[in-house]
Amino acid sequence: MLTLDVSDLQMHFPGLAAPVLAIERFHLPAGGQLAITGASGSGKSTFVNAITGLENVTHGKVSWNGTDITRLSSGQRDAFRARNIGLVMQDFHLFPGLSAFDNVVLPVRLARRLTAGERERALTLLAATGIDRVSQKIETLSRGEMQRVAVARALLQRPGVIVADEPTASLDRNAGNEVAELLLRLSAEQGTTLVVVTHDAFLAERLGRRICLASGRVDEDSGESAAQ
Ligand SMILES: Nc1ncnc2c1ncn2[C@@H]1O[C@H](COP(=O)(O)OP(=O)(O)OP(=O)(O)O)[C@@H](O)[C@H]1O
Repeated sequence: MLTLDVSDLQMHFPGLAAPVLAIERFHLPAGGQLAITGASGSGKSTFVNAITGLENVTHGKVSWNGTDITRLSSGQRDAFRARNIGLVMQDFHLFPGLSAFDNVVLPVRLARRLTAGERERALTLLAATGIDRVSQKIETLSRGEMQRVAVARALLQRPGVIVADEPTASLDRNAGNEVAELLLRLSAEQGTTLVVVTHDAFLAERLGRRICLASGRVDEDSGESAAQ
């Protein structure tokens, strides 16, 4: 599990006078569960892209367990993310033509040979997410099942943090609730820090702490966290 420390973070984009994100100080303890809410355009995705290193940070520090990822080269940042951060995105980012199982293990297989332990863990995670037909082609699964496969994939390498950007937004209420439950249960079981951008009140209320962004600033912070 990883601790997040952000200080003096600013994100500027060309052509915009004001920073899209300006966060002076933010701390999330290891194992904390955070919901990020806020109106459209308030900076939620920009915040997620900054803390995962998907976007280059123009100013300030983003540290995970003391490693300031803004000081890493883009290759080092990609390696850090692959090792430590499990990502779950709104539109799944799964590969058609591959089975559910092959999608879960793909990130490992792209880097090296899959170990027997990882094969076993992939099957265990798919079972935990309720996917029985692991050889079924991903495009023939329901949307809820696809997102559950994405959750299994995010957890395969025991990341210290899971970052999910609107993981339930493109699902109907039942499928969304199942994915929300799964993210909460599996990250709690494994002590994984969890950061979720969501408009889904059901999901936000279940997380230990909620922040609301407005114009790139933390406007409200419930300040509570299960791990604090
Ligand atoms: N690459 C970019 N270049 C210029 N402006 C950008 C860029 N990326 C984001 N922005 C601007 O930054 C602001 C915050 O965008 P962001 O996507 O973080 O908002 P959000 O809260 O995630 O919105 P939504 O809920 O609609 O997804 C918006 O005004 C957006 O237009």
